[in-house]
Amino acid sequence: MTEKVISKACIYGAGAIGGWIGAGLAGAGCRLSVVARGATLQALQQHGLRVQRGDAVTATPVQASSDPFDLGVQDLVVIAVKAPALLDVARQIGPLIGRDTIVLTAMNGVPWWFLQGFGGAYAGTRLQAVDATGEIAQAIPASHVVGCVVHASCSLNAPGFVNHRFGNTLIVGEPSGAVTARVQQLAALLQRAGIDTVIAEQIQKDTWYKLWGNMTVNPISLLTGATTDLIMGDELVRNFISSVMLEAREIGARIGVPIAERPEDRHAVTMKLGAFKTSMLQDVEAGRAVELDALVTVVRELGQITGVATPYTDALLGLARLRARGLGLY
Ligand SMILES: NC(=O)C1=CN([C@@H]2O[C@H](COP(=O)(O)OP(=O)(O)OC[C@H]3O[C@@H](n4cnc5c(N)ncnc54)[C@H](OP(=O)(O)O)[C@@H]3O)[C@@H](O)[C@H]2O)C=CC1
Ligand SMILES: CC(C)(CO)C(=O)C(=O)O
Repeated sequence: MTEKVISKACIYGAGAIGGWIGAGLAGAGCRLSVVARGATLQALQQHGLRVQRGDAVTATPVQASSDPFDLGVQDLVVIAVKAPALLDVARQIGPLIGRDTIVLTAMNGVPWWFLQGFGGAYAGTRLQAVDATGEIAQAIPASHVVGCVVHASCSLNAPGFVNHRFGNTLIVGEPSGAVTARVQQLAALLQRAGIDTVIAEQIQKDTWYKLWGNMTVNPISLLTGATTDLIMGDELVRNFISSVMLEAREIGARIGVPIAERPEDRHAVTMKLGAFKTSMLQDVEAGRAVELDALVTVVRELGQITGVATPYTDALLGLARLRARGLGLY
């Protein structure tokens, strides 16, 4: 296994997570480039990619462009945009992808490739909620994808200036679950980048488990403006969350991502966050489109595909999308 296999890396979406991963990759010796636009592009060209960890700030010079043609074929492309931006990315990403390019999807929610080569009887099913026309799957074939679950909390001090707050783990894995040479090389690279990296036994399981925790609190925070402590602290809301989670747990069991825990076990993890503003609440406050389809609409769709009734999920989705539409964020 040679290290130079992954030497040219590009971040598509140099926000909080993309910036954090990108700075690590540059530190590990990758030739780093970034597709960015507007204020982020300007900041990257002027100051490099800046990352704050505690009191320490690093600045990494990067090649940044709004046009992927300027950057050319990459060994690794990390997609770290919010889900509603993915279709635009798919339409632009072509010049970065060559025959052997790995595409790492560092995003929350159910990805478009979730059932590609996985899911038993449902394997290969396209999920309309996250790839309505199939354009994303066509532009980024599943054969290039290595999936990823992010366990870290990062925010932006300013465009191109990341604040890495806590958590330092990426779970990565081939959609097929195979431990290939490329996923081992990628994990080794990320480890050298200073990120605790775990190769998943089946990345869809980790994706579903994370979703199980955030598909409820995120839209409820959108509806109520409440932080996680208040959401989990209200017994009636907590019971409602448990009902949604039981639906999702049943769907998971049918597609091959079973969860052994009870909702109460997962609540205990969320409650440890304290008075935390979910990412969706942060998006609302910043006026950014919300990741409702990748977190909730897709669960309703998976319920329909697998024959699981989802009345609680539907109620949550209906209310949340009404609110998000009213705000112009969906
Ligand atoms: N932040 C966190 O702690 C965590 C985030 N996640 C997930 O990671 C993913 C990324 O989140 P996060 O980093 O917080 O998001 P950010 O909003 O901080 O970053 C997204 C970046 O993508 C850029 N972008 C969007 N569309 C394009 C485009 N067409 N061309 C170029 N750049 C584009 C945005 O630029 P612009 O500003 O110009 O729109 C922005 O810089 C999400 O799925 C999120 O849920 C998961 C765990 C933790
Ligand atoms: C709420 C939290 C931290 C975990 O459930 C989350 O995943 C999010 O903010 O998107």
